[in-house]
Amino acid sequence: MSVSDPSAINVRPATTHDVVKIVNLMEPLVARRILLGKDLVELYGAVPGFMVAEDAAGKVIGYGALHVMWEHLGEVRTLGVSEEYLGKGVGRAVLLALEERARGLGLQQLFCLTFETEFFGRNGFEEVGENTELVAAEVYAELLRSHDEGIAEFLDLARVKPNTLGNTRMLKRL
Ligand SMILES: CC(=O)SCCNC(=O)CCNC(=O)[C@H](O)C(C)(C)COP(=O)(O)OP(=O)(O)OC[C@H]1O[C@@H](n2cnc3c(N)ncnc32)[C@H](O)[C@@H]1OP(=O)(O)O
Repeated sequence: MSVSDPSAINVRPATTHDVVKIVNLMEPLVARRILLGKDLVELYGAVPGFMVAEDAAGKVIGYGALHVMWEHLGEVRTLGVSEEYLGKGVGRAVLLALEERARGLGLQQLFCLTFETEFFGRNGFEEVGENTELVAAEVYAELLRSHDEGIAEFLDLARVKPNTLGNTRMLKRL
């Protein structure tokens, strides 16, 4: 299918009923360690930040989540597209929807940690170097208090290094 006709796909906020569909789509990517596996309880908790793309028949074919980290800072997490729809603009459509939501929430910067540097690069994200200070020292100290694995990855803490090996840290100014 081509989505050169944008009306063919619909991007909408996720509901709890999408979680199992998202898990099924994530499964092969988690097995290949492209996406980080998440417990169901974590995914249900993240539903308010998830957007999904569905095809003309209402089948979920793409998904992605926004996580707010600080006043102006958020992260794109768990972005994926069903294999048969890759390269048809679905990922970009979900990302644009997440960015719109991020702006609406007052965010000015979006972080992501990814192997897909070309995709994110084409969508305005820039690589950030290993030792780049992404937040002020006092914000860093507050973020350190979080139990969230994604925040630990953002802070590049040693305990999560095995999860993030080979991934690139990227940032977009909204
Ligand atoms: C922060 C994180 O979540 S990191 C994890 C990222 N996810 C993964 O690594 C999981 C595996 N990868 C994927 O699921 C996908 O490859 C994604 C999510 C990265 C990208 O999704 P896709 O739907 O394939 O991307 P999308 O089609 O929007 O863009 C790729 C290219 O498709 C092409 N394309 C083809 N048809 C179209 C169309 N009709 N409209 C727009 N682009 C199109 C474009 O050339 C586009 O390249 P461009 O940006 O130079 O224009």
